Amino acid sequence: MKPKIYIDGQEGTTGLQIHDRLGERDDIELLLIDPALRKDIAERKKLLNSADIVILCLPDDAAREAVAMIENDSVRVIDASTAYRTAPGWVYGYPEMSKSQREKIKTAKRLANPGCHAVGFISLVYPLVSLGILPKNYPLTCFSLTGYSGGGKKMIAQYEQEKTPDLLAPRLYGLTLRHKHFAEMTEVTGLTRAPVFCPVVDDYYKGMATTVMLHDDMLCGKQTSRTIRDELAGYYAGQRFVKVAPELGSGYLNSNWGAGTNDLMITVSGTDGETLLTARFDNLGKGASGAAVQNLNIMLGLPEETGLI
Ligand SMILES: NC(=O)C1=CN([C@@H]2O[C@H](COP(=O)(O)OP(=O)(O)OC[C@H]3O[C@@H](n4cnc5c(N)ncnc54)[C@H](OP(=O)(O)O)[C@@H]3O)[C@@H](O)[C@H]2O)C=CC1
Ligand SMILES: CC(=O)N[C@@H](CCC(=O)OP(=O)(O)O)C(=O)O
Repeated sequence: MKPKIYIDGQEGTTGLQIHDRLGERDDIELLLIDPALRKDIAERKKLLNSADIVILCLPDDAAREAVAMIENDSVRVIDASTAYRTAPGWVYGYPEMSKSQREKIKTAKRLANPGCHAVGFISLVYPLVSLGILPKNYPLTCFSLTGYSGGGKKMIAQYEQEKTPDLLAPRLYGLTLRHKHFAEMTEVTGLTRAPVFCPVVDDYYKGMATTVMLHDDMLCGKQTSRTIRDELAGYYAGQRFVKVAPELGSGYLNSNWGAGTNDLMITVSGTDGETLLTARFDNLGKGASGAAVQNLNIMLGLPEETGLI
């Protein structure tokens, strides 16, 4: 029998993209809600309890409400929201992080799909901490560029319909320095000193570039941009979706690299004594829907690239 999958929030930006990625597949059965009833509690509850795996693509409160509606103990959950990313009992859905993380994802009953900025940050910082190169108390700073689709339907409408002059240039936000990804960025990497993080949204649809800058003499061992590049390349060797550029960065790094794919590209740049690390990927791909489909595949025991480009 084919596994039954239900997407709650199918009409949203993330939900639609997951639906597009799953809609053509004949190895799963998609349970579809009557569009007129998509916010009807009884109908949602019925579907949430009839699926093998439900994928929640909802605002945080609605995601919590959906989880509370699940009474069938065999239902497994992938949540795309921020609600459960650091919650006990939930597995963080970034398989490339470590071998043991991929194993945990295989059997997860409750899986939190990572936040988009957080994926970029964790892909750079987690390996360096785990390899003993980056001290856990390093005073990290990070900035992250994103297309406006990261803000969901509301922000897409703002950028595509309002077109006011302030929307035509990059905008810094999260100025309290407690962006909603701050908790997972700190906790998942095991940092003892929290990063200073500032996201920037700009007038293009999708794509991210998340950057961390390092002083090499504050790292463990004798490090240069080249040794850091080589260590990261070794860490991610053999991964289908996470890659490290073979050469040090030069020229320009465009933040819409890889748009439309589930790929994430790390570029290491630098000069004597200083290193710049940048992760580029699609906020709707590896930053949301692509990652959810990859996690779904792993949970179902399928090749993780099934249905993904
Ligand atoms: N966009 C992105 O790049 C990323 C988004 N996420 C997360 O994924 C989740 C979804 O985000 P996104 O797709 O961007 O958001 P959208 O606003 O585009 O979509 C959310 C959808 O949920 C629907 N919805 C809201 N409340 C309910 C409810 N009570 N019952 C049923 N449906 C409901 C909305 O309905 P309506 O259409 O009527 O508004 C909308 O269709 C969020 O938690 C977001 O933070 C995670 C990573 C990246
Ligand atoms: C441009 C923009 O507003 N982007 C969103 C990030 C989208 C996202 O990743 O949201 P989740 O935490 O729910 O996964 C933001 O920074 O809040």
